[in-house]
Amino acid sequence: MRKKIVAGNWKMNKDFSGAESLINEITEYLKNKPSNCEVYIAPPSLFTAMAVDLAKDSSVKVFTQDISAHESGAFTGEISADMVKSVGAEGAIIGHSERRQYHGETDENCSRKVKMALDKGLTPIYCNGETLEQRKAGQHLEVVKKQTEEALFNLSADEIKKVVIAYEPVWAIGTGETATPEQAQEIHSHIRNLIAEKYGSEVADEISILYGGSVKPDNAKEIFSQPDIDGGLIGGAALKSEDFSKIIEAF
Ligand SMILES: O=C[C@H](O)COP(=O)(O)O
Repeated sequence: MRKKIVAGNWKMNKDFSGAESLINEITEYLKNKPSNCEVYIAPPSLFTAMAVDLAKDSSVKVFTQDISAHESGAFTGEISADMVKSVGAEGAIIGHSERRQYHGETDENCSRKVKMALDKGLTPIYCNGETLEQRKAGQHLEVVKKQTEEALFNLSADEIKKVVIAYEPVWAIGTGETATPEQAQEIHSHIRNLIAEKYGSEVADEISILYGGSVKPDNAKEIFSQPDIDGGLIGGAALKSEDFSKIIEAF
């Protein structure tokens, strides 16, 4: 049975005390109202250790927003999978479209990062999704196929089962424009079919595929009710505990 997940990607938001307050609010909420899904948060990496510490008595799992493809060494500004693991975090988001757009992340690089995460015992949340131009040109299925195959299909069946995939159409991120539940479901089922063709349906059925792109308290339930949508990767609405908790309650 695959996991239901609500994950918050804080992106480059919050200072130390803002991060502290938000984590405390989320853990307090979950103490009073246990969730029907897994709850992950990905604060800026500077706050990872603090987040792990504050969340230690709760069900919240802490992720980073990226890791290096390299093990260690002269890579200024990077954080390694070992570092992430050593502070007690659960995993890392990999290949978010903002990292593809602004930091030159490629499928090939993502593939190395996903493998690195798995080798170090971290859970990768691998993001894919098409741009508006690609959707308008009818290329969305092909784009997501390539992103999925190139970053993940070098993995063994046992490895890919440990990956969480997040489909995030770039045109829906932070724009207030959400993919319709049907549009999202089409891609989620496409991704699951691709995995089933390569690894078999038993493996494909075990992989959680999240939707990301303007998920809000008022649309989460409908999106999450689609058969191949196993939760959400939430940006803006993860920055307010009231909104984030309402999204958690959508399960
Ligand atoms: O990682 C999260 C996604 O980029 C979605 O962001 P958003 O909920 O602000 O649209």
